[in-house]
Amino acid sequence: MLCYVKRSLRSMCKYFHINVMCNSKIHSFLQALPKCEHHIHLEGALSPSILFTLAARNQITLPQDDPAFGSPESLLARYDRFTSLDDFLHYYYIGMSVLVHAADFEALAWDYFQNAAKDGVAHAEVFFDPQAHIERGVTYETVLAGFTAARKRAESQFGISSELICCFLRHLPVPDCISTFELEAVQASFKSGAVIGIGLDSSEKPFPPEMFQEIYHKAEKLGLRRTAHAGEEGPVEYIRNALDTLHVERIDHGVRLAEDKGLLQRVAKEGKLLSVCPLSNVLLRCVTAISELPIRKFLDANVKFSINSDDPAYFGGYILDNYCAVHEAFQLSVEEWRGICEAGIEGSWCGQARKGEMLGKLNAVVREFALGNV
Ligand SMILES: Nc1ncnc2[nH]cnc12
Ligand SMILES: [Zn+2]
Repeated sequence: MLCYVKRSLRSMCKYFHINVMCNSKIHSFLQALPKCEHHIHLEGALSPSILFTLAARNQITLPQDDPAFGSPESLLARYDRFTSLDDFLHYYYIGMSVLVHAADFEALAWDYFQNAAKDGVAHAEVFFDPQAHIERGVTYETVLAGFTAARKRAESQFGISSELICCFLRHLPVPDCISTFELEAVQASFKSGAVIGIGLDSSEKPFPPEMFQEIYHKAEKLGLRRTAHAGEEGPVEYIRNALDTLHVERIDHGVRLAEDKGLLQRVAKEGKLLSVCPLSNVLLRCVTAISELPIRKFLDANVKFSINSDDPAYFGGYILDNYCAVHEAFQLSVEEWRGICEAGIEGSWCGQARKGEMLGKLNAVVREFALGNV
């Protein structure tokens, strides 16, 4: 029996080239795996229906000259036709303009965590873009209060552990990034552990990683975790530069790593984790099909990677849809799935005790599957 992954207001199979379906037994197995999500922009979880609700409530006028903003349905239909990362980012930044109050940020994150729970996420390290809110007059404290409330609820209601990663927007001037990093409220969130690390996102080209060395070196001195988007649309050199000049511990996307065999071997040797986002890569035209992604090359070279949703409300799929899409394209074995999940757990920025719990669950799921009980 074939099982099609479906959700309300979006049908997973709307992309004829991403015919996401998988055998129902393997689908249950993938759902049951204790997944760690390392690459999800909370602002990218803003569904068109929540976007329109908040726009009305906060009296935000959406662009009148773009028919895509006529209704949630027309907006969703526009998301099928992204032509590039920048085309997507145009909608992403307009979308988040409806987020004003702490309750809005909480509703957004809560919607994400509800989907994550359905998909079997055990642990999520979630990105947010404070500069995009601060420049609209929304304070960092407001953003953090909303996200923190949702995280606490997700932990108590679903048992999902989570961490926050503050991203800097590479299309903005570097001094702007530095002054945001230095804000008292931002520094306080680092000190208290409310935010555990930093990331680098937005338009990749022509903003190479080395431009942001100062922030990353300050973050390293503070003992913060560090990751950066690299090798999504940008060249493979951006991956090397992020490692060498920003001293990142993870690479977000990194799909172009396979173009440089030496670097591929180095990443494998150093055990650096890539947070890959398959549906995102197809929707943003980085590849034409999931099967083009170097998943098999990563597995063969022992490059560690996790599978993630990136901006689930925009790319038609949450984490389980991405797992299913990878399975459909590569027909991975149970052992390969176990290895991917293990790498995700080991590469997470949570404590050893939590990792131990997740590894225990992982072994139990694999055992139950082998016994035919999943
Ligand atoms: N896929 C992506 N790449 C870069 N910046 C982003 N911000 C949100 N999603 C992004
Ligand atoms: Zn991203």
